[in-house]
Amino acid sequence: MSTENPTQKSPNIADSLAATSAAETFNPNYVLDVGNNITLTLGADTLLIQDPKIVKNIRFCGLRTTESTASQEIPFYNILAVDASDSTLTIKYARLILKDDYTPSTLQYVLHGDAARAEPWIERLLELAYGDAQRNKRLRVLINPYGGKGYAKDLYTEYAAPMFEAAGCTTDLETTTHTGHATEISENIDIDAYDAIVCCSGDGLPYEVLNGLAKKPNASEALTRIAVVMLPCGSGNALAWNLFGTNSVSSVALGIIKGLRTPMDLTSITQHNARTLSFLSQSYGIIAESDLGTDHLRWMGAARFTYGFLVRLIGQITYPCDLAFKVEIDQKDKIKEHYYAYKNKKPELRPVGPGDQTGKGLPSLKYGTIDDELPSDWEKLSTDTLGNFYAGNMAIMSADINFFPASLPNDGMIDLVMIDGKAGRLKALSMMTAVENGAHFDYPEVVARKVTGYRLVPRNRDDGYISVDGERIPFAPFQVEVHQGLGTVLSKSGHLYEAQGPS
Ligand SMILES: Nc1ncnc2c1ncn2[C@@H]1O[C@H](COP(=O)(O)OP(=O)(O)OP(=O)(O)O)[C@@H](O)[C@H]1O
Repeated sequence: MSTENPTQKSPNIADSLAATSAAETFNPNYVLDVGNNITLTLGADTLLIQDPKIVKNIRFCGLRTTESTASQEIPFYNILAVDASDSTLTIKYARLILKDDYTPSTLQYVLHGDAARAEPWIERLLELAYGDAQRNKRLRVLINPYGGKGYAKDLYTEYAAPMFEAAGCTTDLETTTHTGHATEISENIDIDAYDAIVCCSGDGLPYEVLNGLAKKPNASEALTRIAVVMLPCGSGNALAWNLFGTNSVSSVALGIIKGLRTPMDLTSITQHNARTLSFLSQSYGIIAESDLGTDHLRWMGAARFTYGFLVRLIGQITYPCDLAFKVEIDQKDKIKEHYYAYKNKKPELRPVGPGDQTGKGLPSLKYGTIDDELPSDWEKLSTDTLGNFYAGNMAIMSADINFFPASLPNDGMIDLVMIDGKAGRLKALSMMTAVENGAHFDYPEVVARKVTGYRLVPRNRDDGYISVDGERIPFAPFQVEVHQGLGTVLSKSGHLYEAQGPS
């Protein structure tokens, strides 16, 4: 008996059954007979429910009724929880309701006879559903009530909380009350008590959380043990786009439930006497100005960035500065080779626990700070015509902006892109449209490098904008150093960002 009336008859069910080998078809670990001619089979990638019961499907606004069997296929990725108690088998899964939106659903069957016979089948299904992902994650959920359009709490309650509950995740919820609150919470968090911190916000809260963990005396251990993730409730939501390839809250919630513990590079920024961690980007020039310098145009919505960009582009504004880099790769074909060699390697997931980081603080700075002498092997460059300096630790900067297609989560390098401010307006506009799929990378005007450290010293200006992870930092020289795999995130692939790689 099923308490639900599944209407999604899959046309591929026969194919999927055929993909299950004959040996498996008769193996009770693969096929569970739940009576009433209903069988549950573990297929190649899906749970196949064969149920001959006829159900009516109403389509086309109630104008047409069709009939089909209640058979359906559920991808293993969508299975949230399975258990048997009191002779009832319960399967909870994420049901696709729209293009990329899910809702938790439950199927129940009576187990006739010996219910214990279902146990190996259940364990096998859970193994297939979770693979290397940690089950029943313990989540510390932080909600920024002012993130994005201010609906973070509603988005969490409606689209994420029911999924976490269905998957048996525990949640400990807190709403941030002021700027810096997420830093305080993370600095004081008990790292044994949680597996991940979930920021219901834009990219501002993850930045605070990472910097809060970095303040702990055992910062490296904390950043290794606790994964930092986001439920997309802001406007850019780069962390969600890169790790799960979507901006849908329920889809990201499913991604977190099934997320693989992935080591991710973080960078230290030193400026004056301060050291902070950055996970996303640093920018100077047109991108920083178009974002941070257009705050007074917030009424325009997303168009303010484009407007700010065009105004500066037409003015051909340039940003003089002195730069120095610890270059690792500076040719585009070599960068692509590096990307594909990494892509083809076996993913190295981060195990649960502290690994060899027990008690360790932040790594020391091997290149020193902005106040130290430049290391002698750094490449130096002084420019009066820079238009855009952009450093990316992740590929996607916001929806449809795959700015760093060759960025990799754990290669110990940050991707730099520089574009001359005199490259020409038409060229710059055409690059802007190519950025969606990362095709701008191949423009000769785009200078790309992978580096492990760099220094930027603005010149000939008293004030301006420097952006770190979308937040403004003082207009002053700064130095950046990459720490390979210092942070931990949950990701869909466990290996790559969800972006199209370089062509
Ligand atoms: N209760 C609060 N009151 C005021 N500011 C807050 C509060 N809670 C968090 N903040 C601050 O809000 C800032 C922005 O947060 P967040 O990134 O979540 O939203 P956003 O700016 O709307 O998103 P996006 O960066 O995508 O535009 C963070 O720097 C954080 O310090």
